[in-house]
Amino acid sequence: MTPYPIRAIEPGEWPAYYATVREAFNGSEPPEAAGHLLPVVPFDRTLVAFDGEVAAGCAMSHGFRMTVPGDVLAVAGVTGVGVLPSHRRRGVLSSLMRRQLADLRANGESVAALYASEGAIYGRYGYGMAADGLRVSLPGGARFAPHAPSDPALRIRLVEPGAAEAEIAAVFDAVRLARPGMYAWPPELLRYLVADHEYRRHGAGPLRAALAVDESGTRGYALFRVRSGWDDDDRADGVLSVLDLHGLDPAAEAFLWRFALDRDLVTTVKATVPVDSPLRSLLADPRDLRARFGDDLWIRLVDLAPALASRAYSAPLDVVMEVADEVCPWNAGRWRLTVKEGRAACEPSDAPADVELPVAALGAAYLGGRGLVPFGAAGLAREPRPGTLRAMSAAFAWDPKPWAAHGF
Ligand SMILES: CC(=O)SCCNC(=O)CCNC(=O)[C@H](O)C(C)(C)COP(=O)(O)OP(=O)(O)OC[C@H]1O[C@@H](n2cnc3c(N)ncnc32)[C@H](O)[C@@H]1OP(=O)(O)O
Repeated sequence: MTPYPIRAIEPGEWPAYYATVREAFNGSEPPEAAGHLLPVVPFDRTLVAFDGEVAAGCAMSHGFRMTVPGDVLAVAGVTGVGVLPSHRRRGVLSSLMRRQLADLRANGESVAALYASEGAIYGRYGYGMAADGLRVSLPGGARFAPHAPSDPALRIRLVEPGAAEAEIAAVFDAVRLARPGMYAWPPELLRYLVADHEYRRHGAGPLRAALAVDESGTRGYALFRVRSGWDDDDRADGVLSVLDLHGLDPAAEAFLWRFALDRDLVTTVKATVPVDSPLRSLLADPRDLRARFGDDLWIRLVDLAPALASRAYSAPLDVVMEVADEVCPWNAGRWRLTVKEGRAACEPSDAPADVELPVAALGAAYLGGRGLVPFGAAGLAREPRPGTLRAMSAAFAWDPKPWAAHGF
């Protein structure tokens, strides 16, 4: 463990925090970028390991309201993690993670979530890969199937993203409640997103916003960038990247995808969508959609019993689990999870275990997007009572599939 003392920072120490994370990420943001982030920093939830005056390593978490199957829960959104290259591989991150998990538990937060910079980092701390994002690429102009919904009342209104905060927030707030993994955007986070600072464009054009409207008001929005380009034969070769696209109803969502696909001088449309996105069903030729999996949202059950009792399940269940958890020993041991008449309970148990599994497997299954059977097939979970993993998979499964829509 690191010998460095760990504490929260005061607002005046934010430049030191930011400088450490910028260095860790090999960032090239200008100095004023630290100030842009200031309004979104939850100072009482920051943790910095100080080597003397030097911020050797940092982590923080937002206090989010996140949709979980059947409910909305207080979830810690872990972010801003970095260790100075001069202090790496001395256990600084491990100390920060252990301290953060203990703090969250003391604060009554039973679930933590994060987007990982690298897939190999967080499994060791009990996080499980809970929500996939599909990185999709489509040819510009890709046609829709004849049955795709259309509504002649809809039209597109192009707006400055910063001028559409209210409309964007209203649509996002309505759709987030339906899908596990989506979390309420604090207004300052949305403001930071739409501020569209030059250094966040990474070579693409400015952030653009399109609203799908009819006389009733706004029924959806798309936030996107276009990287214009031309190939060696002077043909347009632009790439349109969708950052966010949500419709309040299927016709509005289809209308916004149609708008993105029909942009002139664009040959490729890119987006990250949930695995059950309607986009594939909308296409006349589903092979137009090329996709690869991304490990978007990692979930950690900080306090296993209240976390498991706080979500809804798709089938009745009565299992005794032997849970392994070295990082949060209060979770380790035998628990009986029951789901009866739609009510879940999780209590300590002395009965023989039906299943033995690591806490990360429960995190991976928590949002309903990943079954537990593959953990058995991989030899990472055992079932002394055969069939338990299958029964758990059926109970944990949820539709729609989890997705956070936006990293944090
Ligand atoms: C939610 C987020 O914010 S994600 C952002 C994470 N930050 C970054 O990617 C920025 C660049 N990287 C860094 O700042 C650092 O390398 C960190 C934060 C990833 C790791 O910090 P360190 O203090 O070096 O990690 P620490 O020494 O505690 O390592 C603990 C263990 O994790 C392993 N580990 C650390 N980083 C990595 C990695 N990137 N890939 C694989 N394993 C890793 C170590 O080898 C060690 O393993 P061991 O216990 O078997 O010996």
